[in-house]
Amino acid sequence: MVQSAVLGFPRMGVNRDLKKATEAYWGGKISQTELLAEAKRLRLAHWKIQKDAGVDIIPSNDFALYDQVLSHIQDFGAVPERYTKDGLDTVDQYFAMGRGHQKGGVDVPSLEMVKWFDSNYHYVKPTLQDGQTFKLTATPKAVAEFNEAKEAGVTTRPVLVGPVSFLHLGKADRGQSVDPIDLLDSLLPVYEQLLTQLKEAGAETVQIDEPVLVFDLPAKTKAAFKPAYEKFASLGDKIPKLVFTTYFGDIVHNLDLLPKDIYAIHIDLVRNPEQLDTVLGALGPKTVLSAGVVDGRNIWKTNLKRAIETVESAIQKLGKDRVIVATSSSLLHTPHTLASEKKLDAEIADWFSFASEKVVEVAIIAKAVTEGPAAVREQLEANAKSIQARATSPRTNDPKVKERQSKIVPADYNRKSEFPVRIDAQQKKLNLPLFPTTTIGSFPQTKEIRLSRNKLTKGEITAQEYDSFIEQEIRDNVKIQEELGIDVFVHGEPERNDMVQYFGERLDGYAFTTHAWVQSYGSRCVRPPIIVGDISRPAPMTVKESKYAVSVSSKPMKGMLTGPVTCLRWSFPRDDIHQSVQAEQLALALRDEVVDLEKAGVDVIQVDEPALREGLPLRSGTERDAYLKWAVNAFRLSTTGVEDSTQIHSHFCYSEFQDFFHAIAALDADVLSIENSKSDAKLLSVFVDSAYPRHIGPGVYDIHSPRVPSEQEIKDRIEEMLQYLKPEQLWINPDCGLKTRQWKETKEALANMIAATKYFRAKYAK
Ligand SMILES: CN1c2c(nc(N)[nH]c2=O)NC[C@@H]1CNc1ccc(C(=O)N[C@@H](CCC(=O)N[C@@H](CCC(=O)N[C@@H](CCC(=O)O)C(=O)O)C(=O)O)C(=O)O)cc1
Ligand SMILES: N[C@@H](CCS)C(=O)O
Ligand SMILES: [Zn+2]
Repeated sequence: MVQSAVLGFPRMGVNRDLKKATEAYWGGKISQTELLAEAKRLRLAHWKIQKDAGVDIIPSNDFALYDQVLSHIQDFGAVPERYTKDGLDTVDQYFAMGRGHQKGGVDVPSLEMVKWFDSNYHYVKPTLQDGQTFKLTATPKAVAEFNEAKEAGVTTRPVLVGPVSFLHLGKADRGQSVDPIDLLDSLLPVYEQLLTQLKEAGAETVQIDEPVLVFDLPAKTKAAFKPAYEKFASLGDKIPKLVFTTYFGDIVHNLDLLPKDIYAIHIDLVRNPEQLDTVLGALGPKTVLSAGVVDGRNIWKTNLKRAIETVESAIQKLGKDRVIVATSSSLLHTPHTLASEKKLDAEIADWFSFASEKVVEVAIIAKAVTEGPAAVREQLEANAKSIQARATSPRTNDPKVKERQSKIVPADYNRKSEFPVRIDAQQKKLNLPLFPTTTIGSFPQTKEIRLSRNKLTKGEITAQEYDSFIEQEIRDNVKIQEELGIDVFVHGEPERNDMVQYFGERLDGYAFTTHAWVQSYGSRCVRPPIIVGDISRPAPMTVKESKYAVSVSSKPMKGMLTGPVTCLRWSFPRDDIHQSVQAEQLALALRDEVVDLEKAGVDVIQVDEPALREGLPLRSGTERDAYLKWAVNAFRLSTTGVEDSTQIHSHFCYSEFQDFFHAIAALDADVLSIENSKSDAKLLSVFVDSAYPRHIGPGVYDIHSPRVPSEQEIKDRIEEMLQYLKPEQLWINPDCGLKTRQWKETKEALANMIAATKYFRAKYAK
């Protein structure tokens, strides 16, 4: 019998229930007991969905109140001392690491959060000390959740992040020099204990995630697999059978690192179907293959016929008992259920499958290959019909868009002049002081703003009423910036529900949803719009608000757009045409918007590309070069239609920019703002080494946490930056937009930022 397996289920709940509960807990509106009860309710509900769908292998410990890696940090006793010293209880300590804590005399910033592989999900980085020791908590979450499911009548397969991935994805704490992978020997006993406890609790198998295997790994990390998995093999029946799980890439380049005596290997056959034969050839004589054929990263209905063919080819080689049908990765990256989408056009909705539908697909495929296609004939016929309908639908094709793409010429990728000429023209117009201050675009998205937008959607207020509300917000934002003394203003993006969804809703070729939320980090969710066809701009998207902001502002006003690559990556992209084609279509639409903003008197335009880095193929090599070429071209195509005197900014919010620095430089943006406050300032040396000529604003404070940075902290940060950057290139700004913050802390933080800037202005004026 071929079993079906799910690698992880989204945890937010059908109505973002977990988000609401955690935020209510943080706001003091519900107790910890109530929060934990809600979390349990969600876990039980999600196991039931999978059980009812007929899934054989259902995951546990895929749940987390904030982030699954953070849960491991806590359970392994790898909590830095700054979070333990104040005696916070376990739950508050956990949240303190995730989002910082500034209450009751405790003041501690969060741990660093970075992108999970090439997804839009963020994980908390294990942050390790020299001489780090590990100690398994008395009540490991994996064991507790296994028992909880068992009590509910579901025997699950617990999910653990494997030891090599846990360490490889970690880093040394600030001021520490440990190479995390050197800690393997200290960490393995914790895994041994945990796996033993899981076995004692009744777990037959454990999904042990080692996704770092898809990277090009340093020799030391590679060398860690053997001792780790030999150790586990030596434990024999004392621990559950292990499913060594990889996803988001192929593992062909690391086949020699696969554990020899492992029970099963999981591979992602959606992302890299071509790896199947090679991996089959490399499996041990008894090893089971878990074939990831249902996409955990996108929302398209699975082509069941094709998936069945793939699984059949594995069965031919291994036999039915050595193949598992699975999702390609955790379904964390997909929305909860299509059933909530009441407003989607029926033709298009028939093309989609969200998490609750994907678990059914996995079960159908397993049944088809176990019992034969006749057992699921009806489902296969319906599936074939909708796959065919999408493939032939005129709604995916716009000849006018294709014609415009065919007319792009090389000059369309270049500004009129080089940077030195441009910056002179810009400075004449903008007249900015040394160390210009700005913010990244969004100001707090208050409850009032969200409610007002909600009323507009429900028809409880008119579009005109909504527009006047937004204008009032913009006027308030301008006033606040005037009072603070900021140099380049923003309108604050109050009209935007999200920096990608907002554009998706205004572009042809997109479908958008009402409930299809996906966790981005912690309690924060996004509703990625879906690219269903060729993209074009039927009308200006941001000009009205920016033009209004210019009209009420005493200082230069930055127009704010989301770049083509970020629009693409944070949407659910099409899987029927190459992403470069979709990016180019987005770029042409944005180019028109940039030119329209310029015509409307907006002299500074920021085109955000925070997703440029996460789109980088996970392995170096030709694929990366090809990606960077089309991604950089898309940005340039969207920004180069303006005059020299219009200043183009771009923004990146993550810190690991060194490995694609040349691409950032190739964007030819006049000013870059980059998230940097939680990283070592010496990373900025890449700007020095390459004699980067243009302007840069490395973030001076973290925006993910409500914590207010002191003036002194910001001064220290600027001082560090000035060791690497020339005063005349340095801009002062936060790490990223302020939409998730409250006004009180925003004003205090920005006031400290301005005070720190004034200090340096005075210092350098001498
Ligand atoms: C910069 N980041 C972004 C990423 N991806 C994006 N697509 N967008 C991003 O901005 N990836 C990397 C980072 C991740 N960071 C964030 C930061 C903040 C959020 C966030 O705040 N998400 C919001 C949802 C935003 C949204 O769509 N809001 C809508 C709907 C608001 C809503 O919930 N309305 C209520 C009714 C009103 C109420 O009671 O409050 C409802 O519908 O029930 C809007 O403003 O209209 C979040 O709340 O999680 C995400 C990623
Ligand atoms: N302009 C956006 C960028 C976020 S990455 C904002 O400020 O929220
Ligand atoms: Zn950002």
